[in-house]
Amino acid sequence: MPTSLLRRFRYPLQATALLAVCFVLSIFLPPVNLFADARDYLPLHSGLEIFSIVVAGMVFALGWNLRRGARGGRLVWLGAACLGAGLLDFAHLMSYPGMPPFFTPNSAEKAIGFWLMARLLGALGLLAHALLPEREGGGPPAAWAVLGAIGVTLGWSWVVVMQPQVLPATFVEGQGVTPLKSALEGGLALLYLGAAVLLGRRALGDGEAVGGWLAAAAVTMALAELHFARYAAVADVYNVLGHAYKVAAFAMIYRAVFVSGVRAPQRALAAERALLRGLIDSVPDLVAFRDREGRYLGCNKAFAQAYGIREVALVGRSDGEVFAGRLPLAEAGKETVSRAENHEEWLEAADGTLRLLDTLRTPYFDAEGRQLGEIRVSRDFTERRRVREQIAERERRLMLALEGAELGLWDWDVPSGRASFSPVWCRMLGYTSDELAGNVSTWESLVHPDDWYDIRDSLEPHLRGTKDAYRAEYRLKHKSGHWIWVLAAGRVLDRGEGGEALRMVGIHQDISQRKAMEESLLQLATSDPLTGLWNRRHFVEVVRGELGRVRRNQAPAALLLMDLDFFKRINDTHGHAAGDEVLRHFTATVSAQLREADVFARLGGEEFAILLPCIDALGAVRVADRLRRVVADSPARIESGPLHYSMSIGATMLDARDEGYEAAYARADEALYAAKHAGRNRVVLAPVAAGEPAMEVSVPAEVGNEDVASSRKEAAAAVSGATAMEEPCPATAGEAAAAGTTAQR
Ligand SMILES: Nc1nc2c(ncn2[C@@H]2O[C@H](COP(=O)(O)OP(=O)(O)OP(=O)(O)O)[C@@H](O)[C@H]2O)c(=O)[nH]1
Repeated sequence: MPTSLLRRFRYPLQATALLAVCFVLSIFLPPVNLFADARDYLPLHSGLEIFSIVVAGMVFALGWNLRRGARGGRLVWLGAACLGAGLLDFAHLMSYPGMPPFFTPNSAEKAIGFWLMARLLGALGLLAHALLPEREGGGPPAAWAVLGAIGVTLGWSWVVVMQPQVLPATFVEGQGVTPLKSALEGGLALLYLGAAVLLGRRALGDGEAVGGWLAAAAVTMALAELHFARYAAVADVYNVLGHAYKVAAFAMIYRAVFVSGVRAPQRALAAERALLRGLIDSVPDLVAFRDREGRYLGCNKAFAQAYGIREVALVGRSDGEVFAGRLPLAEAGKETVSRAENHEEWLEAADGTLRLLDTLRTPYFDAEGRQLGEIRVSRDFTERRRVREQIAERERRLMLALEGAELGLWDWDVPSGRASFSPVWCRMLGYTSDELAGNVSTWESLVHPDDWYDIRDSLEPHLRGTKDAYRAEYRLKHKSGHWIWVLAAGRVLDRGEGGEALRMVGIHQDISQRKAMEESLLQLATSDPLTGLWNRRHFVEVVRGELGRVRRNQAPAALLLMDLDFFKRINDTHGHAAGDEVLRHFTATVSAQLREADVFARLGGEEFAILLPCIDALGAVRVADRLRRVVADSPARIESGPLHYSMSIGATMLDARDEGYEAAYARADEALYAAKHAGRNRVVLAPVAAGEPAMEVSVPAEVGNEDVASSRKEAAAAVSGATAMEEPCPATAGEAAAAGTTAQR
C-alpha cells in the first residue's frame, strides 16, 4: 500500500489492529462471569445498547437528510439498515433477561432473536454501502430502503414476540449458546468480513477515509460476532466483550458517516466559501448579495470601502436602514429584481466624492428554481465617463473647427469601399448628407476625368505605404454642374499585416477661389492688360523653351516681329483711345489667323511678336505675309469710321546656334527695321547665316502689283498652299499647350 494511502487510513488500520490483537488475547480468557448476578450487568448492557441505538438513529438521520447529496444513495441504505438495527437493538435491550417484560416475558432466547436480525441488517447495510453506485441520489429510492428496514423489523419482531415457537433454540440456560447460534454468529462474522473486504477495496480505490472507517467497523463487528458465538452466560466476559466490540463498531460507523456526511462537506463548503470570498474581494467592482426581502447577506471589500461600512453592519439590513438619506441608491434598491436589470446610479462615496456606478442586478435561484435573492455588481465608471466626455468634447470641437474652416471630412474603409462624408463635405458639393451614397464610388463619380493622373500620383504611393501622406489638388463636380477645385489631404489610419491600407481619413477643402486668384495672378504676370496677349516676359520664356527643342533637332520654328506702321499718326489724328482700339482690333485680326500652337505676344507699345513652332522659312514668310495682308485688308472700326492700317514684319528662323532669345530677336528686329526702311507694310526674312542679305519676301499690292485684286488672290493662294511644316505640330503644340502658351487667352 502506498505511503500516502497508509497515512490516510492509519487511524482505522490502527484501531482495527488494536481490536484484533485484543480479540486474539481474549481467546485465552476463561469464560468467567463478570457479574455475579446477570441483573448487575443490566446497567452496563443497557448503556452499551443505548449508545449503539443512538448512533444507529443518528446514522439514519444523517443518511436520510443527505439522501439527495453526492453520496446520498449509499448513505441512506446504510442509514435505513442502522434504523432497523437500532429498533431491533431496542427490542433486544427491552427483551434482555432482567428487564421488565417486553410484550411477553423476556428471555435470552428472545433477546438473541432480536439481536441476530439486528446484526444481519447491519451487515446488509454495510454491504449496500460497499456495492451501491456512487452518484447523486444513486441507488434505489431512499423510501424503499427505509420502508424495507421498518418492514423487516416489524415482521421479525412479530415473529420473535408472537411466534417464538417457530424459531430454533439458540441459547440453553446453564450451557450457553447452541451450535446453531454459534453457526449463525459465525455466518454473520463472515458476512461482515466480506463487507469489510468490499469496503476496504472500494476505500483503496477512491482513497476516502470514510470507506476505511466503515471497513474497520465491519471487521470489528465480525470480531464482535465471534465473541457472541462462544459466550456461555449472558454476563460472561465474551458477551460483555461482544457488546463492547459492537459499540466500537458503531462508533466507527458514526465516525465514518459523520466524516463523509458532515465534516468533509463542511470543510469543502468552508473552502468554497473562502474561495468565493477571495474571488469577490479580488474584484474591483462593488459586489453585494441580498435576500428576497432586500436584506443584505454580504458584500465584498470594494463595496464596504466605497460605502464606508463594515460587512457585519450591513448583513441582515435593508437599503433603507443602511443607506437612509443617501438616495438615490436606497431608492434604486428598494426591491430585489426578478430579472437581470442594469442601471446607472450616483453614489456619494465614503470619501465624499460622487461616483457614477453602472449597476447590474441579477436574481439568483436555488436548485428548484426558487429565487433566493439578488446579486448586485456595480462598476465605477466615473473616470471612464469623464474620459469619454473629454473625447466627445474634443471630437465636437474638432468638428466645429473643421466646419468653421469649411473642411469636409471623409472616412474610407478601403477593403469594403464604404465611405462616410461629413455634412460640410456634402454641402461643399451642393448636396445634403442623405443625397450621397456612403461609398467611395460616390467620390469617384464626381472627380474630373482629367485630374485622375494627379490623384493617382499621390494616392497610390500612399496606399502602398511608400509615401507619408496623400495630397492632391483636383476638381470635383458640384451638384449644379460646375467644377470646384479641392485640396485633398489624407492619411491611412490602419494597415493590415501585409501593410495594405484598411482605413483612411482625410479632408477636402474648397480651393476654387484660391485657384481663380492664382489664375488671375498668373494672367496678370504673363499677359498684357490691353490686348490680353502674352506679355514680353512670358514670350521670352516660351521662345527660350522652343529654342531648346530646335537645338534638340525636334522641329524648326520661326519668330515674327511685327510693328504697326505710322501708329503715332493714328494716335495723333484719332486720339489715344482710337489707338487702343486699333491695337485690340489688330490683336483679334491676327489671333483669328493663328494655329493653337502659335504663341502671340505684345512686346510693348505697337510692337508684337509671334512664335511659329513646326514651320520652315517658306511657311513662316507665307504666314507672315498672310497676316500682313489680312491686317491691311481689315480696317479697324473706330468712332470716326473704318480705319485702314498696316504692319511691317521682321521674320527669322530660330537657329540651333542662337545663344538665346536675344540673338533671334536681334535678327528679327533687323529684318523689321529693313521692312520699315523699305517702305513698310511688308515682310522681310532675316538671314540666319552672318553676312547674307535680308530677304524681302513680300511687296505691298500697291507697290509690287498693279492689279491689287489679283495680287490678293495670289497671296491667298500662296497662303493656302503653305508647306506641310505649317501644319499643327503635335510635339510642340502639346508642350506649348501644357505650358499654357496658346495664341489666345
Ligand atoms: N494708343 C496707344 N498708343 C501707344 C501705345 N503704346 C505706344 N503707343 C504709341 O505708339 C507710337 C509709336 O510711334 P513710333 O515709335 O514713332 O512709330 P510709328 O509712328 O508707328 O512709326 P513707325 O513705326 O516708324 O512706322 C507712339 O506715339 C506711342 O505713344 C498704347 O498702348 N496705346
